[in-house]
Formats: sequence, C-alpha cells, structure tokens
Amino acid sequence: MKLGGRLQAAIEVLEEVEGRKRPVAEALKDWGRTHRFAGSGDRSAIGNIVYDALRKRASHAWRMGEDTPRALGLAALAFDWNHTADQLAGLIAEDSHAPEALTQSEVAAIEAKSLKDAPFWVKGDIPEWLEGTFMETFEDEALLEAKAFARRPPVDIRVNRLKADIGKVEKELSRFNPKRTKLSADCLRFAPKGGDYRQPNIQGDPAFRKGFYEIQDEGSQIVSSLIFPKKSDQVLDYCAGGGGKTLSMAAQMENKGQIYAFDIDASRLAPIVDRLTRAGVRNVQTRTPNEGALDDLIGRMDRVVVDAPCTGTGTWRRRPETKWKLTEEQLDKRIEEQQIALAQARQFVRPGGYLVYITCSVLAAENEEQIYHFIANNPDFELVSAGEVWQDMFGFDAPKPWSSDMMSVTLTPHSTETDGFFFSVMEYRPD
Ligand SMILES: C[S@@+](CC[C@H](N)C(=O)[O-])C[C@H]1O[C@@H](n2cnc3c(N)ncnc32)[C@H](O)[C@@H]1O
Repeated sequence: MKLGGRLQAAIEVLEEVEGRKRPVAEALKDWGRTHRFAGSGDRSAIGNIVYDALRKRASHAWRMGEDTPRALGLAALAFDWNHTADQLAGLIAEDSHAPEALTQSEVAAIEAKSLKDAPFWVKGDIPEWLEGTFMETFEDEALLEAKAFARRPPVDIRVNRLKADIGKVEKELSRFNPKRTKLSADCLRFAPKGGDYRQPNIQGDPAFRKGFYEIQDEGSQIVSSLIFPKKSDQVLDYCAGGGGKTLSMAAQMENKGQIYAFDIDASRLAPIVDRLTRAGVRNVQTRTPNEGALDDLIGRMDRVVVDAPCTGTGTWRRRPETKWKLTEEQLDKRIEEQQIALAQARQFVRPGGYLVYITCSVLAAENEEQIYHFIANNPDFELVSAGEVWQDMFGFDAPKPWSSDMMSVTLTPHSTETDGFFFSVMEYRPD
C-alpha cells in the first residue's frame, strides 16, 4: 500500500474507534483481518497514523478546525510526519485508494500551523477538565509534562535475572539496537522513531519464549524495585492482575520467600500462570477469589502491595483513546474502588510490616489524596518517605520523580522518561 491508502485505512479505523467506542488495538486487529492484502508494514504504519492522530487529538482538531477522523488523520501526517500540504495533495492524487483531495480550508489549516493562541489543554493535548489538575500538580513544568504524554512511547523490557543477565539479552537483541536506561538496572529500551517506523517484534524472539525477559515499562520496573521485597519476605500482591509486578518481585527475591498473587477478578489473573512458568518463577502461589481465599494470611504479611485499579492516566502514550474518554464519573468510581482495595488489604499486614500503594495514574485525587485519606482513617499506619528510598536507591544524579512532600513519588514521561506511576509505602505500627 502507498501512504495515501494507508491514510484512508487509518481514517476508517478512527471512524470505528470513534463511532463504536472501540479500543484502538481491537479496531486495528479487525481492520487487518478484513483486509488480508495488507502486509505487516502496512498495518504498523496505519497503526502509527491512528495513534499519532489520537495522542494529539486536541491540538490536531484545533489546528484543523474540526475533530473528524479525516481531519485527525490528515493532521497526523502534516504535523507529526511533517508532510507539507503540497506533499499531502501529491500523495493523495497519485493513489486511487487515498481519501478525497484536500479542500481549500484543509490546505489553509495545514499551512497555518501555529498553536500560539490555543489554550493550555490544547497545547498540552490533555482533556480540558484536567487542565487545572495538571497545572496544580506540575506547576511551571505543566506544559512540558502534558506534552510528554502525547509522544510515542518506547518499548521497554525487564531482563529476568532468574534466567539471564542484561549483557546476555543485550547481545541476543543487538540487531534491534537496545539501549540501557538511566534508572532500572534490568531495563533495555527500544526507542520510538517517527513516521512509519516499525517497532521490533520483541515477543517473537526465541529469547522471549525462553523467559529471558518480559515486556514491562521502566516505570513499572522501578516501582517494583521500590517495594524492596527481601528474600525472606512473605508478600501479598493483592491486585496482581496479569502479574507484571509479581514477576518482577519474584526475580528480586531470587525465587525465595513467598509471594501470594491475588486479584478480585479471576479472569485478570489467568495469564499469570503461563508467565510464571516461562519466567522460571517458583516462589509465587496464585489465590483465586473464593470465599476465605486469603484467611490464612491475615496479620502475617511482611509486605502487602495494592497496585490499585485506576484511570490509567500514566499510560496515555500507549492508549491515547482512553485520554479522551475519561470522565469525572469514572475517576470517582476508581477512587471508590481504591479506597475499598486499601481497606481490605490492610488486614493482611503484620505489625511492623508495610502496605504499598501504587497506581499508574498521575492524578493527585487517586494518589496523595487517597493516601492521606487512608492515614486519617487508619492512624495505626504511618507513611514512610518514598523520596528517601528513591535517593538511597538511585542517588542524586539520576532523573528525579515528582514528590509533593518527599513521602511519595510520581514518575512521568517528562521527569523520569517512563510511563506515569505513583508509589507510596506505609508501615503498620499498632499500639
Ligand atoms: C492496575 S491493575 C493490576 C496490574 C498488575 N499488578 C500488574 O502489574 O500487571 C489493578 C487490578 O486490581 C484488581 N482489583 C480491583 N479491585 C480489587 C479489590 N478490591 N481486591 C483485589 N483486586 C482488585 C483489578 O481486577 C485489576 O486486575
């Protein structure tokens, strides 16, 4: 396919995402299934146009003067792929599968370019209703932070120390040019590039099937390290989901101690079994949510991890459609679920043990405010300074996360070059 045809396909996928409220990944997969002639390079380029269109939806729509799939697709090629109006007109004219020719107003919009008079939320490509929150949280850096959420993300892997070391995996994947990152000692990164660049198929490599590494954003690796599980610990991963943090902790604990992986939703926990086997993990027991499933763990855990359900604002780079769908009602619902999860999880912490609270969101309402709410209602828990743990672990020269008070830390694409994550830890100190 030529670029004109790819653009038309991207517009169709955007229509599907918009009209039928479907996740981009699903809509792209369906498009591939019903258009067998398209090769993997085509599918990947179409995906790039769709994701680029959505990451900067607000600024693209503002520049084009409309928010239609066609306007967003054209804007992605003009403003992200750097095609001039003339080039776009040319590639449309030479391809019978391309969309209709540019209108005069589209040409004018592409040529005008400037976002000078646009409001903050448009310049930063965040939902309008979160403008105040971003400004309050990130102060002078708010625009830089917001913009970083609208860039293409890298693919990160965590080398599985149970089976390999970073040098070995670096060599195995050298043809893809992996780079070490600044914070996680186990992370290798495949940087994104522009245009129709195709990310390497890391999961297709034999080393992946051998369990030498997992796909895991560096931010997720970092918060797993901050949990700091010791080899002898009993750990309850209370919201284990697909097991990203569980696997990472198992490797840190060198297959010693015991991790219990639990999730209220058994279907979310299902993929963990295969992942544990592939990674050679032997210190994890999964507990499915049956009556009394965790009764034997009450008051016994050294660490209880609540990797809480959240709005996922920290992952906007990877799932940009969620950025525009998020509502205040959904945020309120997540806040309620977080409070329930924390209230349930606290009973498993032993005296002197730790309750860890993590989200992949950067909204204070889900983060600091939740923790202070919990502490106010549970004065037998005391916040430990995560900022100090960070400094002990990474020193003073490494990239620094946000911290409103040194007690918790917030990672972001701009500050730590990772997805957005919040980390905090509380010690249980009953009288
Ligand atoms: C952010 S995801 C977990 C991601 C996972 N820890 C990882 O690293 O891949 C949050 C999970 O919390 C679970 N959850 C929500 N409320 C819960 C509760 N009250 N008790 C236990 N799990 C809960 C959800 O089913 C969901 O799988």
